[in-house]
Amino acid sequence: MRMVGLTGGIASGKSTVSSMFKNNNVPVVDADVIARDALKKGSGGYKKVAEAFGPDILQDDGHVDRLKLGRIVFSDAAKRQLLNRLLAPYISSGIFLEILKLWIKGHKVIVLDIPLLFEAKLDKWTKPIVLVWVDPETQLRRLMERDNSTEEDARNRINAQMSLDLKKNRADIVIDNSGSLQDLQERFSEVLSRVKRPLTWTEFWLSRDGALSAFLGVIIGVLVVKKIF
Ligand SMILES: CC(C)(COP(=O)(O)OP(=O)(O)OC[C@H]1O[C@@H](n2cnc3c(N)ncnc32)[C@H](O)[C@@H]1O)[C@@H](O)C(=O)NCCC(=O)NCCS
Ligand SMILES: Nc1ncnc2c1ncn2[C@@H]1O[C@H](COP(=O)(O)OP(=O)(O)OP(=O)(O)O)[C@@H](O)[C@H]1O
Repeated sequence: MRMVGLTGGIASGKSTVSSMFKNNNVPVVDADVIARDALKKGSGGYKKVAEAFGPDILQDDGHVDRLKLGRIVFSDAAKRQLLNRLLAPYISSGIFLEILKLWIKGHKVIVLDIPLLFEAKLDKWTKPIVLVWVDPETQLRRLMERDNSTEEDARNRINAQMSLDLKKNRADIVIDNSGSLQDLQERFSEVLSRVKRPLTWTEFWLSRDGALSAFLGVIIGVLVVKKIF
């Protein structure tokens, strides 16, 4: 199985690109969705976070006030690291479970949409790594427009992540999303054909069909050897 890493910065366009993959029948594991589940009221992650950050980050109905928690962690590196540490086991096991489900279904190529792919050192599990890059001014403008946020909040969120230029040096494929949606669609078509290239032998053996072939091969081999000797 080929596990394509999809990453970028906040509001660089990962979700837009991930929708394009889904529209082309390539399944996507979305780490943001898994992280949201990990903070749902009553979950293991919720209990840990509520205990560590106190009742101030909860709404009256007991759910986490994501805006409030966001303001705290995106302006304080130590608190952000604490939140990351508390949620990391739930996020990684959630990602692993989603990969397993897709493996069982026999998918050959899947995309892992993980904003913090490099920061969380998950890049070693994905190849190729696709980075959605955008110029800093466009990133800030799109983030403020999408989230209706102040410049200060938006800058805090951007600065909480590794810079997009550093990530660029570590990616295999860079999509420059500073232009129009039409430009993005055109660049995406090239990337899709690259991502859908035939599997390498290693990727094949890691797929469900490859593993089954290897297993059957061993059984047949043992039977043949038994018959000969
Ligand atoms: C702080 C929280 C509650 C804010 O929630 P909010 O709904 O405002 O934002 P949302 O979850 O949609 O995230 C938006 C984007 O913020 C960025 N982001 C999220 N968490 C982090 C983080 N810990 N460090 C840096 N950037 C982050 C990502 O680019 C993400 O796509 C939430 O982001 C969270 O629980 N973060 C910790 C979990 C995590 O690491 N998520 C990223 C998955 S790899
Ligand atoms: N090429 C583009 N032209 C204009 N707007 C765009 C383009 N690409 C993305 N956008 C818009 O920019 C915003 C951010 O894009 P998107 O939500 O895909 O980013 P993201 O990287 O998934 O963000 P996050 O890290 O917060 O999950 C959205 O409002 C989206 O509609």
